[in-house]
Amino acid sequence: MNFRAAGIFRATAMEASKLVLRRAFARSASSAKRRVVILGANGGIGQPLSLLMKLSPLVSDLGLYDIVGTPGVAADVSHVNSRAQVAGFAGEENLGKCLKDADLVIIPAGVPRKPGMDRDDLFNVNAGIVQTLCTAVAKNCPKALVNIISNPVNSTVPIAAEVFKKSGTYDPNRLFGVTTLDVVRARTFLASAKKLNPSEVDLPVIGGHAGATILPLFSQASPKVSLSTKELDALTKRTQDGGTEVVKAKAGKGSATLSMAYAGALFAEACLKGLNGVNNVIECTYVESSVVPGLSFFSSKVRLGKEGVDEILELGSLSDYEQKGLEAMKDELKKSIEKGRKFVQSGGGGGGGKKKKK
Ligand SMILES: NC(=O)c1ccc[n+]([C@@H]2O[C@H](COP(=O)([O-])OP(=O)(O)OC[C@H]3O[C@@H](n4cnc5c(N)ncnc54)[C@H](O)[C@@H]3O)[C@@H](O)[C@H]2O)c1
Ligand SMILES: O=C(O)C[C@H](O)C(=O)O
Repeated sequence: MNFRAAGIFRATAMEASKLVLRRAFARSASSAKRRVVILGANGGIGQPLSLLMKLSPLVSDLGLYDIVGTPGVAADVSHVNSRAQVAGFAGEENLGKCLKDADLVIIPAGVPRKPGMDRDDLFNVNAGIVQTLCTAVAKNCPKALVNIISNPVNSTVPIAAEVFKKSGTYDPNRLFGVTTLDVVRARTFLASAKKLNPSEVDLPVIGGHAGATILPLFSQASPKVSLSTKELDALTKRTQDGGTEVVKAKAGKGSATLSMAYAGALFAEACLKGLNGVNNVIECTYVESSVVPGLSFFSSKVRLGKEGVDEILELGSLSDYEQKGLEAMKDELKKSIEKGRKFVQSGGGGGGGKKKKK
């Protein structure tokens, strides 16, 4: 073998061994034992989300809880021939059992909007539900990562934080508001406007998860796009009103469930990859944050790791349009955070939610 051939052989052997190592790591990361629990598993989001988590190779145990109907959902989903073992738990007396040993708890429990309502109109019912469920999380699986889907997310995440503080278990790195649907929508709408492949488009969406607090950063989109002010305005508004678009189309039968289950599964898998030690897992999510002074919770790009939040990334440069959007959301977001905090600090509601017949 001449020197050149020997060099190529060495380089090829090194690449091959790196590939073997990467594959072995990916195998061990996906074969790690991970228990995922869904609270509200019988709902419009809960059912398809249960199916998607059952299909995930990252999940070894799936616990499904709701106040009613979960044995049926669990029996149904359990017949899918994938790795996760499924068990259903119904009724408050079984909540603790369901949560035991959870690595990740996903909470889509609570009432959805009807046409004409804001997300904040759900506060009175959902605040108590989230408080009750997080109290049980603190007691039964205080180290689990918690993904909050229940609206109004801008307030329910601060509610969860206060509940965990009260019980002495709060770790800001383990609590997340799920804002992935805003990112999913912004990608889809931009791809459709610019005739791009939706699965190849990415951009951050920052702020919170309600109206003007949802701020897509089209200036940071990949691939780079050039948008007229009219296009930018239309895309921003459509992303901010995406939830309302679905609520109107469903005409009284609830809000986004299927796209939300997809977005919830994407975010849950990102959390599991982080826990499993996969490098550079980055998602936008609403967490305790100091990236924007005065807003103690904020959604922006976060690197996920073995303990939850590994690093909250800088916002990067914003266009003048986006800077104005950021200023415009501040008052509303601040009030929603305070409302959530005060709910728990002043004694909360303690509501468990009404039983729903299915
Ligand atoms: N974060 C987001 O992007 C996003 C997107 C869509 C919907 N949502 C919110 O998700 C929530 C659920 O929406 P949905 O369409 O699935 O509603 P749904 O009414 O279809 O389902 C909610 C489920 O929660 C259950 N539930 C009520 N109280 C409970 C309790 N104490 N413990 C356990 N389960 C309980 C109900 O029995 C029901 O099965 C709503 O608040 C909605 O606004 C958030
Ligand atoms: O709009 C809603 O009420 C549900 C959810 O927050 C959404 O964005 O679809």
